[in-house]
Amino acid sequence: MTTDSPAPPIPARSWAIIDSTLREGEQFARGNFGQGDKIEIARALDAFGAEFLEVTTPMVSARTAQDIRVLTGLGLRSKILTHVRCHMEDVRRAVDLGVDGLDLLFGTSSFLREFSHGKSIGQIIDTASEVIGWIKTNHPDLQIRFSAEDTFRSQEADLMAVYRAVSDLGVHRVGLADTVGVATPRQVYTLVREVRKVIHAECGIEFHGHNDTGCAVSNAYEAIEAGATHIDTTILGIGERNGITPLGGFLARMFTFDPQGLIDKYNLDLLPELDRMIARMVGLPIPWNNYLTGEFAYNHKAGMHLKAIYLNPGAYEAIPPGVFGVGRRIQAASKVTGKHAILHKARELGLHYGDEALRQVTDHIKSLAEHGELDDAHLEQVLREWVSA
Ligand SMILES: CC(=O)SCCNC(=O)CCNC(=O)[C@H](O)C(C)(C)COP(=O)(O)OP(=O)(O)OC[C@H]1O[C@@H](n2cnc3c(N)ncnc32)[C@H](O)[C@@H]1OP(=O)(O)O
Ligand SMILES: O=C(O)CCC(=O)C(=O)O
Ligand SMILES: [Mg+2]
Repeated sequence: MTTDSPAPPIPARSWAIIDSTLREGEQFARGNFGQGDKIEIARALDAFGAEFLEVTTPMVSARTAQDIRVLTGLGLRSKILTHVRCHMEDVRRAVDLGVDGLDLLFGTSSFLREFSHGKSIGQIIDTASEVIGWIKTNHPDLQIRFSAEDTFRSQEADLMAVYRAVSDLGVHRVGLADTVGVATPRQVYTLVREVRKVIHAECGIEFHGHNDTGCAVSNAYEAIEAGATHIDTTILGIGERNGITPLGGFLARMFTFDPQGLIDKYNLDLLPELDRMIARMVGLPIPWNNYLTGEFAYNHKAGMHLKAIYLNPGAYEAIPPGVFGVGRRIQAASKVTGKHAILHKARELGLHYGDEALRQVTDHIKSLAEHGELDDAHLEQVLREWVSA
């Protein structure tokens, strides 16, 4: 792509985030949130502007059910959905907790049909009819989503039969879940297009992607390109195994298509706080290379980069860091620096060199930095000594 051929417009209003930090995130190795944590997470995501929060099933425990009640009583703008098996017992337990909707799931792959619940596709459809019919009759205000767990290892004919059936039953959304993170972007694109053909026109499409093969963000993007309306994320991507589409990574991806749309929808500068909050709660650092908020996500070092960055940061940054509340770091005194960076640093100190002196001091700094960068004080000392030498 060149600057002459801009990225295809994907308006931010065409999709919504279902943040599952309070559900998928509880399945992360270190995700053990107490009620206070849950309230803090829910409030922070609400302040950020997440459209939906997915919370764990009340089937986990009486305590979890009580936590859901507390969350739904907070009066947040974010809609609260609870993630439950497509099973009457789970649904009956979930409907009285004040949630806005139920995210139903049923595994459709042969793996899950054989080793998880043991049901045939016909039985899945029959159960879905009973469960969805009951919700629609008894709780017509609740949003209903039906997801075929392990979608991308399921037979396409089975999937189409299930999605068509639940769409005919009037679900608001169907879910495609890359449960083991095996789907490729092209597969996601193709399947979302196929599913669109068998569901009713107002039915949304949700994508849930694990990151086992490193495609969680690209798969979420492809889902949207193909017409998906909802993307599951978690803060820092926490979830089962190595997690799912991270909120920050997904927003970074989508920002490049419709920056103003994202700025209008979300309080993007709260992202660092969200990442720090979850890092604190799970007792792990934010990864150094994390999208947008990693320690080095906006670190610039090589001379060729620095020359251009001083003139226009956009030369080496896809997304302006300030929008997401982070700053950039210029690392000017390393062995890969160049004369433009040194000139800039010298000017900041009010020092001036001719061309020859600039070349010499630059080479001197590069050689001093052969085994590690100079810190600011050392750089200043060298620059001052050189000018008076
Ligand atoms: C890919 C995902 O992330 S899916 C979401 C995963 N989330 C969870 O598991 C939520 C937390 N889970 C729990 O607290 C427990 O597993 C519970 C309360 C849901 C169930 O606990 P238990 O009854 O002790 O069963 P256990 O967890 O050992 O086994 C899973 C059960 O779910 C059943 N099951 C799996 N999928 C479905 C489904 N879509 N509909 C109905 N039952 C299902 C299995 O058949 C099995 O029940 P069985 O022993 O009667 O065969
Ligand atoms: O309900 C869904 O769509 C997703 C469930 C899940 O976490 C998964 O399949 O990985
Ligand atoms: Mg998952």
